[in-house]
Amino acid sequence: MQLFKSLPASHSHVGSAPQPPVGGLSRSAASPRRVTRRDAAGCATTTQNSGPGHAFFHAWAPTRTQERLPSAKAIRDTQKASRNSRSGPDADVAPQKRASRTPPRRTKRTQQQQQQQRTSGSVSSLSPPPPQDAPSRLGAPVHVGQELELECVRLALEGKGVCLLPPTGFVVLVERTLPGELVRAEVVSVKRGYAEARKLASLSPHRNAVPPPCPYFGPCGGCTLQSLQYEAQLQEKRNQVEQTLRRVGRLGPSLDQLAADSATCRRDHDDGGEGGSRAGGGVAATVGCQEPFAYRNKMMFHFSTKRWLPPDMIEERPCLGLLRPGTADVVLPVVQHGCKLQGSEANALLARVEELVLERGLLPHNHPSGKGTLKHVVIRSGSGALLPAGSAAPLAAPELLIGFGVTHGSALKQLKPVAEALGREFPHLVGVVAQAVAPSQPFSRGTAAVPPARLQRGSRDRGALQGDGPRKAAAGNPQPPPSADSGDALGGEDGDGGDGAGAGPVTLLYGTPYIHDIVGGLTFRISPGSFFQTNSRQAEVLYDIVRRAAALRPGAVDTVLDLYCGTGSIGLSLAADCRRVVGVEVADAAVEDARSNASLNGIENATFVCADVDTIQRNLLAATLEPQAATTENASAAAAAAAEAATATATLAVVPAPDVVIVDPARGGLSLDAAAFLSRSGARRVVYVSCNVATQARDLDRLCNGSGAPFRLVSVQPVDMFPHTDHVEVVAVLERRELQMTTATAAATTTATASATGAPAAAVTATSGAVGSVM
Ligand SMILES: C[S@@+](CC[C@H](N)C(=O)[O-])C[C@H]1O[C@@H](n2cnc3c(N)ncnc32)[C@H](O)[C@@H]1O
Repeated sequence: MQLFKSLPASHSHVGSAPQPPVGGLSRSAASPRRVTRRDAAGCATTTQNSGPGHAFFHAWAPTRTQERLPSAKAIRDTQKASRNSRSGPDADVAPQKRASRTPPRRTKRTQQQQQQQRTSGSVSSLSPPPPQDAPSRLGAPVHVGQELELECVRLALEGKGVCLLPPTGFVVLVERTLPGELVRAEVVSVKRGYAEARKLASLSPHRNAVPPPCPYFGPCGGCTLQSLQYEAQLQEKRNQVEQTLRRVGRLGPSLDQLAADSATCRRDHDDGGEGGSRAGGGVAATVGCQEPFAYRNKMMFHFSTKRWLPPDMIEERPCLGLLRPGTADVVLPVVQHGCKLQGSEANALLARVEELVLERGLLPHNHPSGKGTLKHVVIRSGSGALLPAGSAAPLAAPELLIGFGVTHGSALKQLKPVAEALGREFPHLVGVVAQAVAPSQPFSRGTAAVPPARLQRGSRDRGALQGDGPRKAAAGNPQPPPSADSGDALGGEDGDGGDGAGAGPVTLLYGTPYIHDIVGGLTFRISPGSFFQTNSRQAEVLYDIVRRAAALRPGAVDTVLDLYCGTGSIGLSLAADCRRVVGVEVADAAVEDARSNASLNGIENATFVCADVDTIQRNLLAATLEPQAATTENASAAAAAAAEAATATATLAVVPAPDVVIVDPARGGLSLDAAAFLSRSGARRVVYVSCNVATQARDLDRLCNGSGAPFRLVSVQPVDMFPHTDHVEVVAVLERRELQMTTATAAATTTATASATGAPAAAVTATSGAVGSVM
């Protein structure tokens, strides 16, 4: 392996940031044992650490003289914030006006801090106010570089701590800060209504703080909550969900009603039957994982020639690891200790992949030189297929699948012997595939040909090999490119379909191009291009909650629509309890898997349709309208549109009028069209599963609030699918307000009309509009 000269950050692209003072010896207040000496170039040279784990990485503790690299993640978060001006950097970040209404909590202070306060004359500003001539950006009460002493009052989505600056309650977001923690922080950016700061020291840690077991905690943006005791993580996630639904979804009155109902129910029964105990505010307590480590069945790692040695050194050396938060091509090498979120065999495989590819002279793709072909590798694992009783090997055996992303087809020939060698060494490795991806995609930000409207919906690309595979062209490319923080580096939990933009076909290098996993006693085949819940054990818990939430009528009489169905896992797990399941999914590979999964499990009442749910209402509606071409000025465009609508309509012809709809969209949530479909579908119940409570809150606001709103909120159940990260899954249940208009009357009328006109039943429901649309 070729070793290149280590360069200080100032010699790398990242090093364009302000450089730290020379020769600093700094002691982290967050962890007094962690000491880093710095040489004249600002590089970390020696490190001492008596704590567990890798000494170098534990040296990563922000100090005044360290961490001068720009927080690109902060910049990205801020960009996100400006895309969603309603909700700030995430839905939970209130603008100053709103925050100032919340009185800051009083903080216990040490004598020293009180002395500091008396001498500085300010409660929370440790550095002097900006000079008279400094531009006061956006009228904010803070300026970049200012040091503040702050108390975190809650977590924002994406895991940053929300601190309210006295006396106005101006919002300052501080990364890696937990509620109740008192920190010293330096302002790194000032935006309209809030600022972002980086933590310099923890003055009084969270009372439930625990030593993070992972040596990469901190630099790796993946497990922002790992330093918080697990039970406290669950509590924080519940609080986040509640706050977001109240602030963004304007669902305070509904949640208050749920809390009151729940209190009444608790007096009579245990739980009320609508999803777990409520922790006082209408949102149920988060359902946690039994095993909060080694739970991921899929992770993406990136190849790069820029190896990041935190805090601020970049080494020019090929390696495999997790993208540095906020960057597109700087990698944190994690091969040595592996990732605690995936299993030990997957970690061993990861290490061997790095060794083998580099031994054989395959190099990471380098942008912009264009040299090298390796972009990323995705490791998927599953528990195997349940074989029929009586077969030679009735027990399922674990399965592993590797997917390489390469920038040039020439790499495939070189990867084949690597794949075969891996197959020989790892008996559970069932397949190795590769796919050509465009050099600038999906890693470089903002380069994808993405329609702006779709970008604003907030979904994120994961790339086909990450399991969010090729989509129908009609769906467009809905994702901005990824980042390296939490979900991005870990990949796929957001459930975006991905589009494989710029991606070629999947090439099989070894074995079979899919794996099997078992959830709830059903076997699922999963192709590289298909989404599958990344925590299989907890998926079983999630699907059980969905089953109870669907409240299907006894006798298997209901028709269930499973929108955004992926490999059909939710619909198939409900199939035994209903008359019919129809799943709709945009990724071809996932639809093929879903059909195969139905037959693998002997399920005959499930159908799967490859279609774009985001335009479902429009296309169903088109089924009942006269062709518009003759009356339209641009006849050819109209004809093309009519042809497209006809195709979509034909595809959707099997979509029935549902009794219950399950929606499990990607992070962007529901399109207006999909929400309109729900409103008009006649379904008596909607179970909305979401991995992004901010967009879910927006959609629930549309569906439940206002005079014509068709649904009322029945329950909200957070489920922790991603322990230690700031992600949370939420199952919200909606019930149609005018229940008398559902199955008994509306569906009967719809079916009768449909059979009379020959139109799809749902289209008739759509046009008959049993309940007025709120759009
Ligand atoms: C969060 S996953 C849910 C998958 C499935 N319900 C499960 O539990 O495994 C979201 C799914 O929606 C699909 N998807 C994304 N956009 C879509 C669209 N516009 N129309 C239909 N499906 C879409 C993705 O391909 C992905 O399979």
